[in-house]
Amino acid sequence: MAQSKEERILNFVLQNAIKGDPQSVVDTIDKYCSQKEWAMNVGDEKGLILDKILEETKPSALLELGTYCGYSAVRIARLLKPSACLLTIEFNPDFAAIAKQMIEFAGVQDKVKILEGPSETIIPQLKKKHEVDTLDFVFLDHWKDRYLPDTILLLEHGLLRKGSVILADNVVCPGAPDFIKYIRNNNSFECTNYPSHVEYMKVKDAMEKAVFLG
Ligand SMILES: O=c1[nH]cnc2c(O)c(F)c(-c3ccc(F)cc3)cc12
Ligand SMILES: [Mg+2]
Repeated sequence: MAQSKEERILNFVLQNAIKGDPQSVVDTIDKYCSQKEWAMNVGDEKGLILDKILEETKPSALLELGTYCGYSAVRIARLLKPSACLLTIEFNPDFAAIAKQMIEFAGVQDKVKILEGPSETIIPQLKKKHEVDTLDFVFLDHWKDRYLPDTILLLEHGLLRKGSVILADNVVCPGAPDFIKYIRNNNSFECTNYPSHVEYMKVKDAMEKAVFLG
């Protein structure tokens, strides 16, 4: 069977990164995806914005929507305090399998739990099945037409508290116009836009931070 792009990315990491060193895994994926094959990792430029917001927020309970190969899960986990936990939801089983190996190679498996399936099914299960109280930080990086419905699900299931931070990737390209319209017009959220570029490209993109005010 021909190898998938995601398998090629994983193998490049297994052969070129340092086992147990999350920074080297992040750098190696960025090297491969900027020089050999583009892939939809948040990347190094937007990754630095993510890092800064994480360092300001210091979250303990985190949720990521859209694991893909595990780049942002490793990038996020490398900055978390020992007791913190990142739940990451991935719909595609092939991607989830790649991400599991990526996360284990990076040595951050104790801080990351991959939940395989549709976000609309898993979000309502977070409190009872996955022992979540409320989320300190949510990273939206999955299908753009799920950003708004999943944000509403998080609210409906009492998963956000005063000060919870939602950070959304790709609000310019590919774009999430319904999410942006909703969140910027909702007085319960304080929004900030972070202009950037599509990973590994010169195309304009941005991230949006929305702090829930309770
Ligand atoms: O589907 C996506 N899920 C998550 N993140 C993405 C991303 O960061 C992208 F740049 C893009 C993207 C794809 C093709 C383009 F031409 C531009 C951006 C897509 C996704
Ligand atoms: Mg993205």
